[in-house]
Amino acid sequence: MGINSEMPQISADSDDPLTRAMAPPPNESIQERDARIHREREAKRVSDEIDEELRKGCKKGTKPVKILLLGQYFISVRMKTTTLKNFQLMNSVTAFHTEKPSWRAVIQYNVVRSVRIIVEAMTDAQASNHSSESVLDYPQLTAEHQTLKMRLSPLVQIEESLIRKLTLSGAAEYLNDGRNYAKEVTVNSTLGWKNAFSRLVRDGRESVESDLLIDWDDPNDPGVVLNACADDIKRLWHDPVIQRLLDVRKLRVEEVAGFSFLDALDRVTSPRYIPTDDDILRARLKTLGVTEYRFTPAPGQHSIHDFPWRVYDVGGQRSLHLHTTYKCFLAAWVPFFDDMNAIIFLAPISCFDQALAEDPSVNRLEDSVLLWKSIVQNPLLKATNLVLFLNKCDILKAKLASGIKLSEYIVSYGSRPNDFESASHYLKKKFAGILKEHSLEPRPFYCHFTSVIDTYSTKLILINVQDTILRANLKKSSLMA
Ligand SMILES: Nc1nc2c(ncn2[C@@H]2O[C@H](COP(=O)(O)OP(=O)(O)OP(=O)(O)O)[C@@H](O)[C@H]2O)c(=O)[nH]1
Ligand SMILES: [Mg+2]
Repeated sequence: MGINSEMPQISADSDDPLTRAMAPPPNESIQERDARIHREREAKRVSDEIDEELRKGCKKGTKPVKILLLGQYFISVRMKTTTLKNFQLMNSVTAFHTEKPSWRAVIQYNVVRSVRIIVEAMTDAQASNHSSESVLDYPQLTAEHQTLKMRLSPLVQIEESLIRKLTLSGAAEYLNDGRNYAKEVTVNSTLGWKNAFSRLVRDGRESVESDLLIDWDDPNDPGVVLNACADDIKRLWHDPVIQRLLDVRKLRVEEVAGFSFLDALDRVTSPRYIPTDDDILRARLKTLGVTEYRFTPAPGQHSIHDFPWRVYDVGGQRSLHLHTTYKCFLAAWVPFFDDMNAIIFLAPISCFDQALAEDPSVNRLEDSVLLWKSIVQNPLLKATNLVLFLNKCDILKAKLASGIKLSEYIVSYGSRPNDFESASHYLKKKFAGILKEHSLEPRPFYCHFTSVIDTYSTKLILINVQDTILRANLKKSSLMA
């Protein structure tokens, strides 16, 4: 199997850990040496056979390799669609780029929704400033804040018009679970919501410059109002009193995905803004139902090509109630997915200090561990390869660096150092232990530390995952017998 040209190359230097790991053990006896050489030859033979099979590529009737993306299903923990986008970016870059106008609209929606959330928090703070019974310690807002709030009111209409467009074809719905700030559009992933935002995609053209797909002269384009309000949004977002208010309300970037765009307002509200790949990965649009993505990697794209793949993203469940245990949930879903070659299980390890918004008594990380255990011990999935992504490492690093202590939330962490290396190692061992203890059949533990919003590192990991799954699959189909 060839090494991808973008992979960092490891030098053959004796200080290099890989070279050291590959070196024969010191004081090896002749019998040990012969046994080692035999093992190495056998491993190479199997590897060459797999390579040969891969070279032959997709023969007629080759069964597709199927991957299911799985993660928690409550509103507050997410990552699946972002992982799917990484697969698309890696394998169908042209089609991915023709969707830019749709993602531009989603990012605009993320920005106006974020402003609405801040404005609603301001309204609550003002009410509490005038009440003696307030539970939260809100900061005092001034007349200037009131003026800013009024100046931003046109954004309410922009949010409504974006929601109308998204929901027009019945491809989306507006969910409200009772908490006002959680109001969020949800698209049905099987329907074409993307068509509502592009002039030419509907004509069936496959590869068109994103610039041509956007109607820059449309006076109703949300970009016009956003550009006019940009300075006021910036003043609001950078105001220390407002930041304190968001702290009091525990509204953080993790809770409101659109907040990350408020740090890039100059760019995302500029008159001819076109999203970058990173913007698209950060764009948040809740999905319901199952999205299937089919691809066959082209030669030269990366080392594995010509095999048909299917990746499935199962969106959040509207009807899932908190008392629904993962056992019941899996009992309903697993029969649809028992023919998957692999499950990529996404666990957000940055969530150790957060509770589920839907049930403040449940720790988010603990919830993820419980779902992992249910998957691991499910008899219908006992032969499925499980690939664990310990995700949101970027947020975990930032949290630990800011002094938030893992041991305060996970008591068993004890007095270990509060740094990323120790924390990630500890959590990996926890998940590995569950696999070992609860798997009905012995299975290899495939695990990666990820930040799926980082396109470059995620691409390298997905290449590795595709390679691992394909090899495991070929081995299983007794190709090597
Ligand atoms: N900082 C950071 N943000 C992430 C990471 N992974 C996902 N996100 C963000 O989390 C938000 C939600 O992710 P999605 O992939 O839409 O979640 P989902 O699992 O599809 O959620 P549902 O559709 O509700 O089932 C997006 O705005 C992502 O950009 C990560 O590793 N780091
Ligand atoms: Mg989704």
